[in-house]
Amino acid sequence: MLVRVAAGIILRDGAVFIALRKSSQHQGGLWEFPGGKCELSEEPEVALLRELEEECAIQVTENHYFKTVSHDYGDKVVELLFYKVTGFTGEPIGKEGQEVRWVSVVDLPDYAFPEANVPIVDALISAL
Ligand SMILES: Nc1nc2c([nH]c(=O)n2[C@H]2C[C@H](O)[C@@H](COP(=O)(O)OP(=O)(O)OP(=O)(O)O)O2)c(=O)[nH]1
Ligand SMILES: [Mg+2]
Repeated sequence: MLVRVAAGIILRDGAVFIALRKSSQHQGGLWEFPGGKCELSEEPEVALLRELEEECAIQVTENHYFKTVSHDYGDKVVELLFYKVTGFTGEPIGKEGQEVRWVSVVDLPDYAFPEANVPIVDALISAL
């Protein structure tokens, strides 16, 4: 099962907005960059905008494609397309009741992310 996912690295003033995946979800209990699965024949960028509205209540006005990571979790293979979100309206919240936090990019290593996120966190830190 290959799942295509769009995720947003929501940035503001050197901080990034992260969310805690619920324990009932795949990779639950780990922090994530908000996002979700692309629907059938849905462009990833369209999925990104839809998911960030659904999960965080923001309207993305500026985003830049960052990197793609493919990862096999054993039970599931994901292709994650990460976008930097540098402009949005509204104030991000955990619209689905998920715990959320603004963290400095430099502090990202203090948070446990799914394995697929490791190269992304590394790249964000290296760019500081
Ligand atoms: N959103 C997101 N998903 C990630 C990240 N890293 C990572 O391995 N994943 C995996 C976990 C899931 O298998 C998949 C994303 O699925 P999801 O649960 O967010 O999908 P969704 O929002 O459409 O949720 P649902 O409708 O299935 O509940 O990608 C990440 O940083 N953000
Ligand atoms: Mg999601």
